[in-house]
This record gives sequence, structure tokens and C-alpha cells, in this order.
Amino acid sequence: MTSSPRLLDRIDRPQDLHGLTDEELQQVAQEVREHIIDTVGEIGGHFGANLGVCEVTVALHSLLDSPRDKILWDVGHQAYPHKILTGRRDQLPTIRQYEGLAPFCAIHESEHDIMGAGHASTSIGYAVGLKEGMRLAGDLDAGKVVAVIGDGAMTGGVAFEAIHQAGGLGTPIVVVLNDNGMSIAPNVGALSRYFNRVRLNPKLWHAREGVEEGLVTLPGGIGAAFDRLGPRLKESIKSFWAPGLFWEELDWAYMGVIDGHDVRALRVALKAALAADRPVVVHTATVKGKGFVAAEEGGLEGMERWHAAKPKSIANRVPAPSAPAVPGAVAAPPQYTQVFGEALIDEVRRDRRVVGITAAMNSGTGLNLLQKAEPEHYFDVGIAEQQAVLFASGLALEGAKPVCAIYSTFLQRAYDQIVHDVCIQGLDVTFAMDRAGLVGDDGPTHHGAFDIAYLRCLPNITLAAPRDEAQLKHLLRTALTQGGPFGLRYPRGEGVGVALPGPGEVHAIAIGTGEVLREGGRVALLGYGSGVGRALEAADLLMEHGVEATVADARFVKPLDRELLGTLAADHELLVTVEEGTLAGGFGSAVLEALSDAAGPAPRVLRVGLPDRFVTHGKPALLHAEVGFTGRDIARRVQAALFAGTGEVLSEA
Ligand SMILES: Cc1ncc(C[n+]2csc(CCOP(=O)(O)OP(=O)(O)O)c2C)c(N)n1
Ligand SMILES: CC(=O)[C@@H](O)[C@H](O)COP(=O)(O)O
Ligand SMILES: [Mg+2]
Repeated sequence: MTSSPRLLDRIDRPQDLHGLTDEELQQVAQEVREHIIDTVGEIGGHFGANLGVCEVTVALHSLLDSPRDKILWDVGHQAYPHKILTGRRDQLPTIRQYEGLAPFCAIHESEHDIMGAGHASTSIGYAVGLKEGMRLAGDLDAGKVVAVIGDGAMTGGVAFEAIHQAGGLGTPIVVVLNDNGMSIAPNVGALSRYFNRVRLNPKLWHAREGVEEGLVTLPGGIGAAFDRLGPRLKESIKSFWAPGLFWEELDWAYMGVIDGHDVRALRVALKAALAADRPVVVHTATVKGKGFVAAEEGGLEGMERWHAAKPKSIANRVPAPSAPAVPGAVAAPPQYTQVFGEALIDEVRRDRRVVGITAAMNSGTGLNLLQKAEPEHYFDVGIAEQQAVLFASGLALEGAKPVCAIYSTFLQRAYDQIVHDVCIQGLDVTFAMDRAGLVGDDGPTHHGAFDIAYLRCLPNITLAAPRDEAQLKHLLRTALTQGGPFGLRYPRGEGVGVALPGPGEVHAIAIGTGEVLREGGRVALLGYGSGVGRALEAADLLMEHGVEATVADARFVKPLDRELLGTLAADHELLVTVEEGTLAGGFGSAVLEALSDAAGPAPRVLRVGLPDRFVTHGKPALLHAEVGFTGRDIARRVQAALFAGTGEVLSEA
């Protein structure tokens, strides 16, 4: 623990690091770490990854002149030290809060945030573009470009597309591989094993050193011949002794493994890398959660547990004691994720052809439950959503029933695989899209705002959304018994608190059928997914003001229940659609299309959903209020529509 006054309090811009000694820089890194522990422990947010890059961030900013020199943070969940050192130290307590600092890097927030992110594996691609852009502009005094990417993000295929291009062009960029062996869960796959082999074997850390001295002393003129070789050829030969062969073969220089918590060692390596006129990777070994004992000494579980911290989860720099249970308190409803995870286990045990696939979101999707219960039916492909869908396509062709459990927003990365491989071929693949709707703190890069629109336009796919956690179980069974592409969306967080059907009570639902939940008068509220709950809230408020509304659950957006829609249209003068998705091309659009195709008079239609803009970050209740996705907002709009111009007093619903 450092004593005050902090050196960090003198760092208002990254250039204030220039001229500090290695020891002072090491102290600044520790002060950054403590600032993060104190702040994130109180407000919540991403945690372990930030603690792991305090030294890397200080070392980079101590050598570079940001923003002329550009530092890119892959994903950006580990950019809190960067934000602290680039003038946002005192604003850190607002991070991820409504109207506070962005959850990840954001180009509108700071000139030092060179790229926006939130989705993984993009940083090297940007780096190549930035550097080649400088060359095209003839900017000879161009800045350096450094991408910091984790071992998890390295499992994203788009990172390799960039490595391939940079190696081909010889683009002089630096990649800092922040290797801590962790994604959110422990990292997976052959690349992770390769990194582990190197990172965890100190003998390999210095394999390169001494090789050249050894070679030039070889007897019989061999050494002399080696000594006469050009530098590139020497490097290539030496690379057989060093762990960077993978990189060297792609015409990258490899440096490593460097202790990612030793500022002096980092600066020595980074200085050499920055001076090179070719692409260079600096492989650093770090600890996710460094300096926070519960993570650092908690093993893989501890590091996974502290990927993010909940508000008030840390006190005096140790995990805060959990609040005592309140006797008699009603238990909160289960999370949709938990219900899904348990239901998938039941489905695997009902039909052994069912398998679950995650793209590095093991616990986030609830597939950690399947991994424990039925490990043979569980796959984690790494941060590789495209591969997840192609893998599912292969499995489906072999008669399996794969369930791709991928957040709505992350599934966007596999869009062409959904079209080109699953829908065109009509494969029996299910997409379980958790985090559909506004997710809250993670903001616009993570809101599941677009899946209704981006999937509804595809032929051959069935799309449904449960109004509660019981329907989720029935719709998962429906997906796994209907034989073709199926998308199922549900929100982040708790269910509504209904009784869950037991394994024997779960049943498939007839495709394309909705359900009337409440009969009313002039207005019908037709909800989809979480929109049904909002519709019920609005109906209750309208009832208090003498307006009886019909409420129905569409349940399917593709195909729509046209019979139900026809009845609602014929019996009501106002039809309100409610969806937690973008209005452009969403559920409401589907209803309008269906009504325009139908013969006969159509009611007036009001559509409630997400606006045609990216919604900011913050607690979901604040975001819902901002976009009008509340029962009260819907009730007001209905009143205005029903009584507009009639002179009736619009009650203050
Ligand atoms: C396309 C995409 N898929 C999934 C995620 C969720 N995600 C956020 S951070 C993370 C792990 C990143 O691991 P790594 O790059 O090693 O960084 P570390 O947290 O270890 O520092 C994942 C899977 C994401 N941000 N983007
Ligand atoms: C940075 C990232 O993409 C993940 O950590 C994401 O924030 C997880 O979201 P959930 O908390 O909704 O699982
Ligand atoms: Mg990692």
C-alpha cells in the first residue's frame, strides 16, 4: 500500500510520466492499481483485467506521446489505467454510470481514446489501418501505433486477419500481447495452450538470448558463415530457438516473454520494439487481478470471479462480507440465464443430440452449468462467434442439435454464417440470445438492440421470445423439436417470478401462435418478449384511469400469429406493439407489414421500442425511462392517442 501524497496525483496528462525513474513509474502503477480497487470496489465495473495492465499502461505512456502516438486497447474493459493516466483519474467513479465515463474506450470521450471498442479482437486491425493511413498521408513524423490485446481476444479470428495483413505489408506496428491465461473464464484452445507453454516456462523466456553468440562460435567455419548472414536471415534462424516461431513465420518479430508487472523490463522491451521498422509483438506475462489477493491467489476461479466487481463488493481492498440474509425476505426470481442453463441440461438429458456452444461466455450464458453437468455436450470455441456458428453447422449436418448460446450483440459478429450456412441450408441450429434488449452499464456496444431486425429478414428462420422464464423453457423445447433455424431472445437479469414447469411439464408450443392474456376495450397492447411485461404495466395504469386494454403476447415474430393479429385489429381501434428492440425493422414493423397485407380496415398502430439511435450506458431503469420503454410512458401515449382532440382531460397517468 503506497503512502500519500501520491505521485499519481501529479499525473494529469500522460506526458507527466516522462522523465520519471523506473522506480517512480513502478510506484505510479501501484497507485493506479489501488485507485482502481478503491473505486471499482465501490461502484462496480470491470476489474481483474484492469489490475493486470497497470504496469503495461504506465510503461507505454512513459515512452509514448499520446495522442500523437496511438495506444489501442482491445475490448477496452482493461482501459481504466489508460483513462486514469489520460486526464480522467478523478472521473473514474463515474465510469459506466449514466452520463459518466464510457465503459470502454470511446473516441467522443477523449483524444487519447483512439478507437471505440467493447467487442473483442479489433485492435490490431485498427492499428494496421492507422499506420498505413499515416504512410498514405506521407506523414513522415507519424506517431507510433501500439495495440494491446489479451490472450482471449487473440482467439478472435479477425485478429489473425490483421496479423496476416500487417505481416504482408511489413507495417511497423507494435502489438503488446497481454497474456494472463484468462479470457473471462480460463482461455481455451490450441492458441491458449501455445501461449501457456511459453508463458509458464521461464526457460523459454530467454531462449533467444545467447543463441547468436552460440551460433557464431560453431566450429568448422559454420559459425563464421552464420556471422556473415544478413540480420533478417540471422533472426529467422535464431527464431527456431525462441517461442515466437508462430509470429516469425508471419514476418512478425517476436519479443518475449516479458514480465508484464516489471516496468523497467517492459520499457526496455518496448523501446526496442518501438524502434523497429516492422511489425513486432511483445509477449508479456501478466496476472489477471494482480494486486488483489482474492483474484491473484484465488486460482483460475478467483481470476474468473473478479473479471468484474459488483458495487460495494470490496472494502479496505479485500472482498466485502456479503450482506446478511433478511429473515422472511422474498427470494428474487431466478435470472433468465440460470433458467436457460438448467433447461439446456434437461434438454440434453431428454435428447442426447443436443449440445451447447459458447464463444468464451461460459458463465455469462449459463453454459457453465452444462459444462459441469454434461461436459461431453459442452463446447467453448473461444472468442470466435463465427466459428461457433460454423461449428454448429457442421454438428447439425451430422444430426446433432446445437444450441449457440451467444449474446444478441456478440451474435452480430456471425451474421454471414447465420445467413450463408444456417438459414440457406435450413440447418437445425438454435440461437439462444441472452442480453436481448438494453443491457445497462455496458452501453451501446453491448445492448441487444438489433437481433429482431437483423434476423427477421432472413428466410427459413423461426424467431420467438418468452414473456417469462417459464415460457423460456417451453420455447427452448420448441426450438429443439422444430427441426430448423430458430432464434430465441431473452433479456439480461431476473425473470418475472412465475412458477417454473418441471421437466415433465415442459412442452413445445405451436409455431407462430400468440396468446391473449387480458381482454379489454378500445386498445390492444401486443407485446413481444420483455415487451409483454411493459404492456401489462401500461394496462394496469390505464385501468386506473378507466381505460380497459387488451393485452396479448405475440410470442413469435417470425412467423407472426396472423389470426390473433387479425382478431385484435378487427376488435380494437388502437393497436400498440411493444418490443425491447429497434423499431426499424423490428416486431412492430412486422405487425405493420402484416396489417398492410391483410384485407379490411386496419386500426391505428402505435409502436413502442428502441429509437433509431445508439442508446448510452447506465442502469437499465434510467435507459428505459430515456427511451420511453416503461409502462407509464406507454400508458401516456395510449391516452394521448385515444383522447387526442376529444377535449377529454388527459389524466396524469
Ligand atoms: C466479440 C466479443 N465476444 C465476447 C466478448 C466478451 N468478453 C469481454 S472481455 C472477454 C475476455 C477477454 O480476454 P482477454 O482478451 O484475454 O483479456 P483479459 O480480460 O484477460 O485481460 C470476453 C470474452 C466481447 N467483448 N466481444
Ligand atoms: C467486456 C465484456 O464484453 C464482458 O465482460 C461483458 O461486459 C459481460 O457482460 P455481462 O455482465 O452482461 O455478462
Ligand atoms: Mg486474458
